Amino acid sequence: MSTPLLINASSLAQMIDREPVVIIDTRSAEAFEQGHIPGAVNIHSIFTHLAMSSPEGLAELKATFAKAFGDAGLSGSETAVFYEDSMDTGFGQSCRGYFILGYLGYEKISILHGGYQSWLAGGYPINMEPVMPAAKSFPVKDTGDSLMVDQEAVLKALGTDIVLLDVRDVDEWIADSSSPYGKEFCPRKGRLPGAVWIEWYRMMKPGKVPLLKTPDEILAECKTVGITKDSAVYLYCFKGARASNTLVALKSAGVNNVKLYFGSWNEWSRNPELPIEEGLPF
Ligand SMILES: O=S(=O)([O-])[S-]
Repeated sequence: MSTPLLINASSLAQMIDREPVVIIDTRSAEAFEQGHIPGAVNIHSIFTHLAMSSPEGLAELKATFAKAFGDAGLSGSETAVFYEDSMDTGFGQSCRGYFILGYLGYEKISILHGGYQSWLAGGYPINMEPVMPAAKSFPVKDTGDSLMVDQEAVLKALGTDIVLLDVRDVDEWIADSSSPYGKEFCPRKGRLPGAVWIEWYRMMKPGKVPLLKTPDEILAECKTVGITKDSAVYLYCFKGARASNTLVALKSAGVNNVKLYFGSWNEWSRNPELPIEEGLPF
């Protein structure tokens, strides 16, 4: 049976009793210490690690996370389940975990839909115990390499039928801010030439426990910028977290030809030779 992309809290509770699972909490260490899903391992660097898409940058990304995931107890036979606080408060960090692990060629990966808030809302137990997993040897494969696009691939995609989808917050899209870390964090503000925009929040329904929209609702959002199930899409944000959230949303809706420019604006904006669109997009 293939591993579901998204699972709810009740399915996760049953899965824990039934099969080997490594639950990975992507929140901050402080949040983790205040309470977490029993047995979960905390890897917040899934969210904070900044990666360049040069061969050296990608090799470093692979080595860093092969170690982190091996230390967390992943050997290939366990299902990895990522969670963040809620789908729209952690900048897509659980989805970034899904993307990085998939990039390393791991196959059995799910995301807790609704995150920690859905676990709490379901009344499931939490604890505050530190977790000491037995380290395993993590199997890196190259089968996930095709999920990633680098700077060269994005450059080649400019002006083609490949849709460059920017999912950053509106202040970044309109070139008022260069990043979520501060307006001047990156040297340039703007957009990839020809990019279209769906702010990442639009893929979710607000509520007590925000969830991704239904596949038809997501396809309706996609239609507003010309994306269909057949489109080839390259996603970007600032460093690949929000774009991972949108990647998961698009995959859940059957838009499967989707790749992620993981270096994103943090990389692109630092090379003055790369073209950008500046100013307001209207
Ligand atoms: O979501 S992000 O990676 O751009 S900070």
